[in-house]
Amino acid sequence: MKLILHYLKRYKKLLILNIISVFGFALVELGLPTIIANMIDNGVTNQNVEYLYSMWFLAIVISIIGVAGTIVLGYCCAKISTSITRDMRNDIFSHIQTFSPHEFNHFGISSLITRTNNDAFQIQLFVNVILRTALLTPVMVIISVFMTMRTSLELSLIIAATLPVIVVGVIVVAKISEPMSQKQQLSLDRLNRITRENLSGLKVIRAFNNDAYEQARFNQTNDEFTGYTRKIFKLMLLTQPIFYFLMNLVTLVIFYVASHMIDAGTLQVGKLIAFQEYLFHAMFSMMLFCNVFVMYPRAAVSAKRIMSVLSTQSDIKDHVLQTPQSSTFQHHLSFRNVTFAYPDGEEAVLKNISFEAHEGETIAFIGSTGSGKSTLINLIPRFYDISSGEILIDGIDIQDYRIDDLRNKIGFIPQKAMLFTGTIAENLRYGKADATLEELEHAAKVSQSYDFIMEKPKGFDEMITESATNVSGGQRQRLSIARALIRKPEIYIFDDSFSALDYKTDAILRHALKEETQHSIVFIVAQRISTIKDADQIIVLDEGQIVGHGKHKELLQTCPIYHEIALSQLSEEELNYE
Ligand SMILES: Nc1ncnc2c1ncn2[C@@H]1O[C@H](COP(=O)(O)OP(=O)(O)OP(=O)(O)O)[C@@H](O)[C@H]1O
Repeated sequence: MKLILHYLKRYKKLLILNIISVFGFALVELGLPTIIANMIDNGVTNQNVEYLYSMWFLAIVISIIGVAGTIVLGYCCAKISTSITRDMRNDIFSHIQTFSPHEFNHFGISSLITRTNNDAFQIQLFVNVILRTALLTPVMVIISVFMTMRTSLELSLIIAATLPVIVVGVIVVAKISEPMSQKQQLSLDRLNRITRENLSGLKVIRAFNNDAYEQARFNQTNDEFTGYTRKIFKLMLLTQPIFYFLMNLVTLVIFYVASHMIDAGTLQVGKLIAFQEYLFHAMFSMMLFCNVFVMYPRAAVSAKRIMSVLSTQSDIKDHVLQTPQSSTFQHHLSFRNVTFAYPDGEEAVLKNISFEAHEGETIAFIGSTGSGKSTLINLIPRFYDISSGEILIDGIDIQDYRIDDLRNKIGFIPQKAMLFTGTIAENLRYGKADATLEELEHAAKVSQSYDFIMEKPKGFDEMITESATNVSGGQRQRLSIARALIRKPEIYIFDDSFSALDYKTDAILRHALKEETQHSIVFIVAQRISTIKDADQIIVLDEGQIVGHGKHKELLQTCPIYHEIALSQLSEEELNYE
């Protein structure tokens, strides 16, 4: 409720209109029976035509107010409930943008998608119901009960006796449905995760002939989800007929007592008709109100899931409002005794890493898989914060930079080239929104993408499909390099970004890059010796520690691990020649 109230506050004017229209609606629903009762008891019985006409006119006016009230009520409910869900989705989405990989791992991507879409939708349904009924029904119940008491105190006692039964019923239903809703949303998370994995891993599934296994996995989770949903539906469907049955029972008792009262002359027929109408409204409103309580646990579960996303603060925070001015003229980056352990891991993945990188230099990292290369370069844009030590850029600790300023300095080319759905030009402009066509062409030429872009029927306006399936792995890498080049960053980070390129393209590209990056610092993570052998500094990592640091020729002599890697890729002659 706290979450819903927080968003409802933004639509105060519409809420006031909503409340006014609720009263308009109540006026009609409860005013008409009184008018009809008066028409029967005073107009028809006494054959007073003038009285009948005036009541008839009043009934029309009230009906028109009712129609207007109903339309306005519907409009307000729809507008408020859809608007607050839109706001909620926007807030969740922008809050997720601040998350570090640690928070993403904590929630899981599929669950974050479910929370943004499905949970927010549950809240929308609930808000719609409360705006329609939570305000209206108490008003209707109170007024109808008052009117029934005014019409006949004896008959209203029968209603009073059934109220506790209804209240207990509502509490029981709410208690049963809350854990069910929790399980339902969790199984929806699982269903989304399996669907996502299936669709993105389609080729692997087919190659391993595991369609049947995946189908079974999906069916099982789907059945589980359907099971929980069915249980909730059953519970809701069961409550309605029971309630109607109760209402009919009460009506029968009332008619039985009323017939005796009419016989005895203590009740008029018109009053009985009005009483019956009030009773219907009181009971029906009660039922609608119960619906709010039945829906509440489900919405509460969704609200909790959304709140837990919104209240999670990223590990990576801005520590300053403004980035201090650097006093150095040349770009410079240094690691000083950096040690790092992943938030969920106990052991340090990087230990005592120190090195200096200067403007115009290329620093390459090599080492066996899992030695910590990607982890190391992920620390520079602060995807993770270090456990101890310091990372300085231009003499300032990266923690003292505003995160935006820090990341604006960096052109990051990830291990898995990621392109977005849109044209090639749009993808390249992701690096710099206002890049001119000349800038796009230049970056494409340097990254060796220009020729294949020009071969596409629409050139830079060619659409990249979802998951970039219409470009090859190597082309994807080159486009993601072009995207970084457009930014002209101070620091380039290539995380194994040349692996999908053939040796010739790799060599030409690195040569073209040399010119382009002469005023930047370039970090390259690579598996191939040929990619890094010209680097100004090569850092060899093993189990998170630096075990070799120098140039290619030096390392061949001084670092056995480097020598071993080189030997596995180059022949003895090539090594000697190098
Ligand atoms: N998000 C994570 N949480 C916990 N441990 C992680 C995480 N990512 C990587 N690791 C662990 O950190 C160590 C270093 O991984 P990293 O990806 O940096 O290695 P790498 O040298 O880049 O390997 P590769 O060459 O295979 O890409 C590995 O033991 C890995 O299992």
